[in-house]
Amino acid sequence: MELSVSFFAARPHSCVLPVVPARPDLKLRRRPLTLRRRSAIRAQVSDPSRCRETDDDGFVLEDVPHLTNFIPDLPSYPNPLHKSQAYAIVKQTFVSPEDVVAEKIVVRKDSPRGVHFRRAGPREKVYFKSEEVRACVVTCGGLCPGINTVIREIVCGLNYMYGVDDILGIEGGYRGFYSKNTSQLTPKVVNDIHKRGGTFLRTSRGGHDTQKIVDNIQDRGINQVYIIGGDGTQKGAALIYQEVEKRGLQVAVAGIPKTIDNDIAVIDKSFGFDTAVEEAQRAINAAHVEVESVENGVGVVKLMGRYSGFIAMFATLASRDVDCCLIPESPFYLEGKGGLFEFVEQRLKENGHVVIVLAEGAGQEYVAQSMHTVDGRDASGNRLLLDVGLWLSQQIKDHFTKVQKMAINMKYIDPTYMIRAIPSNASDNIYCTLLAQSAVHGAMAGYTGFTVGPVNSRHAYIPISVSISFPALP
Ligand SMILES: Nc1ncnc2c1ncn2[C@@H]1O[C@H](COP(=O)(O)OP(=O)(O)O)[C@@H](O)[C@H]1O
Ligand SMILES: O=P(O)(O)OC[C@H]1O[C@](O)(COP(=O)(O)O)[C@@H](O)[C@@H]1O
Ligand SMILES: [Mg+2]
Repeated sequence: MELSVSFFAARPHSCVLPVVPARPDLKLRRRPLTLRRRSAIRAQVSDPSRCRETDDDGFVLEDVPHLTNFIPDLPSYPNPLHKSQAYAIVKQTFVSPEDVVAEKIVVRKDSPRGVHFRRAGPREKVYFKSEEVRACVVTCGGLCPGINTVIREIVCGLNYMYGVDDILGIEGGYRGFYSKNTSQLTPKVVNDIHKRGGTFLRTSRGGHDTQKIVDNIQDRGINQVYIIGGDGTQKGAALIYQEVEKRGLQVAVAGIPKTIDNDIAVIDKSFGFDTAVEEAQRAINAAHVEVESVENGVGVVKLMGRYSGFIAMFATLASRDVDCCLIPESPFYLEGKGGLFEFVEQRLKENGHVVIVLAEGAGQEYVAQSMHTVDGRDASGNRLLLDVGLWLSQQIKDHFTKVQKMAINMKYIDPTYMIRAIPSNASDNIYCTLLAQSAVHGAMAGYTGFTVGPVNSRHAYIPISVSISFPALP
């Protein structure tokens, strides 16, 4: 998902601080193209999970690794979907190996054709016999609506489409590989889990130990690993894939990107994001109702987004009740001309109330300064954020009572965990199902070291290393 707005007004007549959450990472990967057509090269970029082919018309294929890259004699088999009744009526069941998805759909007539990814979906040939598959599913990192749907559909997809019945649930994130027992997942066990929030398999931060995890994969005879998680999880998945390749194991590693923050590169958006934006409306609406019912009402709503303001900005755009949106990508200041205090005062004079939405990662430097706190980290190494919502509410209150001598009615709402903990809505359920099925088709077809996701609305296989190329986090 790319935001191209450089300045936006949340509702008519309101001045909103600039918003420039560009994703510059996408631009860096194109190189000058001098190769002749038909002399496509397979280039290994910095890490082995990344192979690109380049043609002289500027066609670039960001390919995903295949098990046959390091196990050349691996036998293949006809896809069992050949015999599936459900697919019998479909004109074209299988995706052609030539099908690719363009990263950019808006291009100039004479510009190079640009970066492409393999189209996701079932292939004619598979590289696993169904009865020999032993798959596992793990969920890591923070919660997000839809995780249970993805788990359910991996299990049901493997079972119903490919006849796989040996699927293990890894409990409690990466550390579950080596410190917990596994559970057996069947369509019956996961039948109803999509109706619940959270993760049926439980999750954790920290605890990624590549050697121990791959030892465990090997010891348990697992040959397909489905890893549901955010940017940190996918970095861990890339290391697992590399180790599997180093050991020459026939193990397909598939990542399914999960993050409510939407900070995964290339894909249109992450699952659960729509649900989160929808749920955020309820908090914004409550703030609006509260502040318009009192004199000089100031509503502050804090939404999730560690380093990206996607939820805050989309909830703002959808709501139309928000006067100002603050996000980490765009610095703001409080005092003086053009500052937030001046803007709040102006809106109170004009309209009698004001609603501010802010992403939790915004203004962290100010909060740290005023609280004199040390930099804390969670078990995964993510910076622990300070409560910018509480801090901002206090700053506004102090400014108006002490400096402006003006009484205001402050209503601060922090719905963050409530938003993250709900089940996914209808459109996210469909999206999660497609992601899970794409991952299953990819792993059965022998692809590995890949993540799945929609690129310009078409599901594609993306090298894990590319999906984690979102700008480095502080
Ligand atoms: N750079 C990394 N290399 C290997 N594993 C990582 C890395 N960053 C995070 N992880 C692991 O991924 C898991 C989830 O990471 P975290 O950042 O908490 O959540 P998310 O994946 O949602 O971003 C944790 O178990 C953590 O140890
Ligand atoms: O669950 P925790 O450890 O309190 O972490 C909260 C953080 O998790 C998130 O919801 C999502 O982060 P991840 O996707 O990286 O797991 C952030 O928006 C938020 O800052
Ligand atoms: Mg993360």
